[in-house]
Parts: sequence; C-alpha cells; structure tokens
Amino acid sequence: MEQFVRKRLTFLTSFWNKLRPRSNLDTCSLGYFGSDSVSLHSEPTSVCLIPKSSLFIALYAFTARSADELSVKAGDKLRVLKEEGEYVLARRLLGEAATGYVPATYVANLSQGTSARRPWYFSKISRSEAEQLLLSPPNQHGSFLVRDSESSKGEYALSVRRHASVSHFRIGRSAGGRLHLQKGRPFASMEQLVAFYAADWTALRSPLLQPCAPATPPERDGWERPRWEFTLRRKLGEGYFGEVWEGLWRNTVPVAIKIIKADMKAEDFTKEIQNLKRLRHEKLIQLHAVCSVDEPVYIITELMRKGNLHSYLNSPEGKSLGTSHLVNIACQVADGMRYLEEKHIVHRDLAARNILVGDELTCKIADFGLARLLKDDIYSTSSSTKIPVKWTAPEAANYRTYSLKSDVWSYGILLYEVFTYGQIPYEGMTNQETVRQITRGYRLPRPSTCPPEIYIIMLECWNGNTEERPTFFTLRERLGLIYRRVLSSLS
Ligand SMILES: Nc1ncnc2c1ncn2[C@@H]1O[C@H](COP(=O)(O)OP(=O)(O)OP(=O)(O)O)[C@@H](O)[C@H]1O
Repeated sequence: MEQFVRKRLTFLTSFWNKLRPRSNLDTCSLGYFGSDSVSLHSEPTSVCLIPKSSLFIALYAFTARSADELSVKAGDKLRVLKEEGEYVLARRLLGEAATGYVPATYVANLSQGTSARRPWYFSKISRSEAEQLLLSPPNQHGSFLVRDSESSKGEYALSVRRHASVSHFRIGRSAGGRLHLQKGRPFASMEQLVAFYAADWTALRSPLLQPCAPATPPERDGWERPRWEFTLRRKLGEGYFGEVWEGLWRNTVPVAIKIIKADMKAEDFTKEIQNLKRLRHEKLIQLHAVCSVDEPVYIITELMRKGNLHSYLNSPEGKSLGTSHLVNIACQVADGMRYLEEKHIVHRDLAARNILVGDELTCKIADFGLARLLKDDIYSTSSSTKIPVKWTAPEAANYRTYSLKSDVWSYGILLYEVFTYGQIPYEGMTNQETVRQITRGYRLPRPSTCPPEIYIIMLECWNGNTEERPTFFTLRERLGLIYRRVLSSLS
C-alpha cells in the first residue's frame, strides 16, 4: 500500500517521509548492486574487448592516498588489470579515464555476483569488531553491515551506526528458512530484508544509508610485494630479528629474505623500514622489497653469497687474502660509512659480523637501519649485558651516547678483525674487564699481520676524546691512499 501511494501520489512524498522515514538508499548505494548486467554505453568500443571476468564494481567509495592509487565512488565500473596482494590495479571505465590501485576488498567481480549484491555482508566479524569498524572512518552515520550471529548458528545480526553509537538487531530464521528482523515480517532473502529496512527504517530508528566500508589496508608503495612472489630455499643464518634465508623472487632472481620474528614490535620496524628505503649506496645492503601486510614480515635484500665478513675471514678463502685485499675491504666499509655519515645516520653495531661479502670480494654494510631502532631494547640500561661491548666506544658503553664518533671507534675494532683474519678482539678478557681496561687507557696491540700505518689509524679511532677521532670521510681518503701504495708496491 505504502509503495503504491508513494508512487502514485508523489506530491505527498514529504508528508510520507515525515510519517514513515525513507532513506535515499534504494536509489544510491544499494541500487548499484542490484544487477549483474554491466551497462557501459559511454565507452562502447572498450566494452566488447573487455572479458566479463575482469569487470569489477567499486563496492565503497575510496579516496586515493598517493599518486598511484585511484579514487573511486561506490558503483564505479572498473576493469581490473592485475591483482597485487591486498590491492588491485584498476582502470575506471566510465567518466574520466584513470588507472590506479584500489583495495581488493573495495571491489567485487561482476561475473561472481553475490558480493556485488551484498556489499554490506561481513560474515564472520564479531559484534565488537563490527562496532570498531563502523565507528572508524570512512564510515559514518548510517553505515551498516550484516554479520553472522555469534550465538545462534545460521542466524544473523544487523549492525547500524547511529551518529557515534552502534545498534545491533538480531535477524532470525524461521523453520521454513525465511529471515525476519521483526516478528510477522519474513523475507525470502537477506537482500530483500535489507532493501526493505533501507526503505523503511522506522523499526530501527537509524537509517541504513550506506554499506559499511572495510578497513583500508596499509598504504602500498613500490617496496611492498605479495608474499607469493618469494620462495625460501636455504637457511643462511639467524640473528636477533629472526632467520635469514636464501630465496628466489618470482622463481628467478636470487634474494636474501629476513623473516622477522613474531614478537618484534610492528610499529618499530614499519618506521625503520621507511628509513631503509631512503638509503641507497653501493656499499650498503640494498633493500629490494618488504612483505609487511601479514606476519611474519619479510625484509628482502640483495643476496651476498659469501655470508658475513667475520665467518668469511675465518674460511680458507678468507685466510688466503693478502694485505691489499684486506685494505680493499677496509676501504669499502669506510666508503659505506662515509655515506651514512653524510646522512647523519648512526649504525651502532658496526662489526665484521654485520658486513656481508659477495662475489669478487664485494663488501656491504648490513643491519644499518635495524640496529638503530629495532634493537632499542637491548641497548637500554636495563639489559646492558647485550651491548656488543668489545666493539662499543666507552662513552656509548658507559653512558649510551651513540654518535658517528662511536661508530668510528667500532670501525677501528672492525679493522682489527680484518687484519687478524677474524680474531675476537680482547680475546680472553670479559666484557667488564675490557671496559675497565679501556677506561684506564689500554688499547689492543698491533697484530703481527697488520701494517703499522693501518695500526696508527686504529689507534686514532680509539682516541678517548671523541672529537679527535677521524671522520669516515678522512678514513676513506687515507685508506684509499694506502691501498694505492700497497697495489703499486706489488706491481
Ligand atoms: N643479504 C644477505 N646475504 C647473505 N647472507 C646473509 C644476508 N643477510 C644475512 N645473512 C646471513 O645471515 C646471518 C644472520 O643475519 P642477521 O642480519 O639476521 O643477523 P646478524 O647480523 O648476524 O645478527 P644480529 O641481527 O643479531 O645483529 C648473517 O650472519 C649472514 O651470515
């Protein structure tokens, strides 16, 4: 009756709306999803070329957060060009042509009609999750969803946001399978039930204005890759943050994959990965990609086939290196550190174990960003035993004052490791004893295999006065000169 009167006596619409509120839902959001047929008349040429399987519809409005994302309105017809993890790369088919990434949960494939017709259905979401979602942007007054009932199997609940609160309504199922929110008002399908209460929300006292939008996944960038693109092949080692594996990207490119342990704090390394992304130098391990959307987080870097410098120096190949090779290694590390110095980045864990060796004696600094933030806990006063004391400058070991100058001290220890083919510094001394001796002015003696001019540099790095320690810029220059001299003496 009401439908009839509304249709025929349109001049009474405002009266009817006051008497029995009716949202505009049936003519906007819900209306988009009523049909599987795609009308793309404004772009006829492309229509016939597009396979139906790649035709999608935007279920919710999405506002692009970066240049490579695409803003869409609910109901926009899209062609999905490729799927990438939590996003799809989509081209808008009507209106202004544009291509960009849209969250995969925001679109539905038109050839698989159900989700396109039920953008408000969130199946296994709990009551409290529903509340949290409805009260978060971009959801607003009038956002609603239907979920499975937590207590009664086969039944549902309708959750509706009314300004800053959420109301829940139980949707029961009769013996015949019909659904009802109010006694005596059964519906054959959930779509019919929702359409009815969207048109007449008197019983709910809250309008159903738009389907609840799912949470937006983290912003994508060029570094984020889907996990399936990587295969793990062989475990290379294990560090504080987790295991490191040799792997393949898309079954072709060899990579190293660090699998971050589940108990590491996500906020910390998300921020830190940002830091790694902006550092690029041939003497720093290059970040290739991250998989940070789900756990465990993967950090993918270039693969250095010969492992860490400490083990390498102890290997038969390492033991066979001559002085020129050792000076060359020292130059490469100073080069990478000079870059960090320019960027005002403190490494805090410079040691041979954190230098990686590749083919043709290529050396690269690793663990630079991670050491700084991720390891904050182990650098705190409360767990001072975890500090790599024998590599750490006295002011950093005693007062936690890390600086580029404390990195220079560590570099001196790294020189000692290099020119002793991987010996442990202060061998036979405990950490405590080492700190005590250093504070009294003791310094490591010159190893027999170390040229005197290199030992002078080590001593300068271990100057008790931080200001008098050389910069990495100077170290690189001086070692470069030594290298050229050593090479010419060989020829
Ligand atoms: N990119 C890589 N290529 C080849 N091997 C690697 C790579 N990254 C790490 N490894 C190997 O895995 C081991 C563990 O690396 P990881 O960086 O996790 O720990 P670490 O630096 O030894 O210790 P920590 O992280 O506690 O300082 C390294 O010692 C090295 O042998």
